Amino acid sequence: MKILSAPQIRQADAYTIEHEPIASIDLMERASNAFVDYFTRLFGTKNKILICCGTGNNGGDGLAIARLLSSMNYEVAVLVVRPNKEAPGSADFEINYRLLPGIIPLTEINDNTQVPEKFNTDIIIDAIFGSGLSRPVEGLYAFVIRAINQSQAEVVSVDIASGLFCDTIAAEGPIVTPHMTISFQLPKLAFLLPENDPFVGEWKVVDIGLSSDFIADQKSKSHYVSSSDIKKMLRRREKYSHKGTFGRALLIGGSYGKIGAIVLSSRACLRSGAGLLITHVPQCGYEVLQTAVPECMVTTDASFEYISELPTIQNYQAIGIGPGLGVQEMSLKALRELLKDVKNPMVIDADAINLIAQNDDLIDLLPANTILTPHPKEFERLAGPWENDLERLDLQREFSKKHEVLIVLKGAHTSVSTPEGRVYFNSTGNPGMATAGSGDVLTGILTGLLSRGYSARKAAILGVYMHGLAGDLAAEKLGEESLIASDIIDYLPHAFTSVSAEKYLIKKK
Ligand SMILES: NC(=O)C1=CN([C@@H]2O[C@H](COP(=O)(O)OP(=O)(O)OC[C@H]3O[C@@H](n4cnc5c(N)ncnc54)[C@H](O)[C@@H]3O)[C@@H](O)[C@H]2O)[C@@H](O)CC1
Ligand SMILES: [K+]
Repeated sequence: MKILSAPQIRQADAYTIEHEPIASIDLMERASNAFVDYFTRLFGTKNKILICCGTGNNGGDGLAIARLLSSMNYEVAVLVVRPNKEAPGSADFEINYRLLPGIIPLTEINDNTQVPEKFNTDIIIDAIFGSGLSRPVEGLYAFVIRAINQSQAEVVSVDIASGLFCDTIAAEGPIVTPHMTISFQLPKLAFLLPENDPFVGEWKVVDIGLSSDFIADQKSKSHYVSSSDIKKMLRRREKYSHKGTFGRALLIGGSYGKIGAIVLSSRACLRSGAGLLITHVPQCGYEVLQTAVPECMVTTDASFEYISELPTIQNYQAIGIGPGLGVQEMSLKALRELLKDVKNPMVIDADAINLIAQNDDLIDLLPANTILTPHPKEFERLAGPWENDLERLDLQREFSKKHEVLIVLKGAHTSVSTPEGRVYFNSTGNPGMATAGSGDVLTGILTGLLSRGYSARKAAILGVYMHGLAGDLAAEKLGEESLIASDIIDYLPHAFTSVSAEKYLIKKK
């Protein structure tokens, strides 16, 4: 799914109106119906609803939503915020204003003194500003937004919280802090920037039938990975294959007290389709690995406690290094040797990233299309500090372009940046996955997928998605609180089968 900018969204609206063709008032009705359809699945008719409307098209949606909900026996009241009494609203706002049934209580606010401290109702639908916001909110609008935020009601924003810009971090001035945003057609970049979280809440995108041809033609540097994208990517395991065809993977890592990390990576790698896995560990890890992961072969380092040398690296389709590695001088030496020699697709994680951050010469040794999987602190060590999430995103894009690598920046909506400067935001995962070892599991998955012959870009997007989906399936059964990294591995098979089952069902039709 592409993420379009506010001007592109406006153009998509206009293109759809002209080419479908559909009257703009009918498109507004379609959008409002899509909102109501989802809203009514969540909230019953017992709730008292206040719909706060501006006088643009977002407010027009609000009025249409009021009419639709009222016809379904919801108790709704409408509040129109109009600082200038004489100023007309947008054409479609005015049409919906005239269509508002008399039974719906309607209040118009023109002055700060008319704004209560807070609104007393069960639910507030926020339809003051949408994608047309062009400057930070002030004056009367600011008073109303404060009153919305003061209220005890559940707040649901139409399209985007009023006061929040679609394409950037939160501006100065008050912004609605909704529990939920029901947004039209495509996710907005603002939803994916962690510091905007209070101004987004849970969010859901509903289809309003904007032109798919127009959207397909738009250039966008940011994408949101949906399950249908993943279905297209996932490959069937060929019938005439043996463990050699599926790729040989090599994992390097572990140190005294951190062998668990490489155990987790190894198990996840095998669960992600690698045909053959060799894991190279310091001697202290030998028995642990052989016992915990009987399916993998183990080679041991000359050192008992740390990785100090390279195993043979030829004949592997993928190499993953880093989990549990430590930052010893001897491990640095082994990493440098690896980077000098390596021709294979690679995943670099954890302490291997820290070593690269501490030793500038290593960055230039990274082969093109290497996947690095930092969490934000590791990325900061690698690329330097940032002021806000938007700057961080630019930094990530630039780093990928400059060094021709993929950065998998871990967090809610993990973002994958590519050497072309594109960013793919993940749509799976939950807070329960913020737990020790979760990253080691991801490294194993990515290495496994690379060894299966997926390109670095596909492996990164698919691997991050599957990791999150396995975590979601695990959390469904076990809850987020108790989730541990091993659970993610245990649910990986369910994640793969759930996607491929749907995929092949579709193919059969
Ligand atoms: N036909 C269409 O174009 C469709 C539009 N839709 C709705 O329309 C919304 C966009 O509507 P609009 O473009 O009319 O814009 P908004 O309704 O978001 O804002 C209305 C107007 O307020 C003014 N404004 C911006 N920032 C302000 C500020 N800080 N203080 C005071 N005034 C400010 C601008 O002139 C803006 O056009 C979408 O978010 C969506 O809800 C949907 O109905 C789908 C179809
Ligand atoms: K809104």
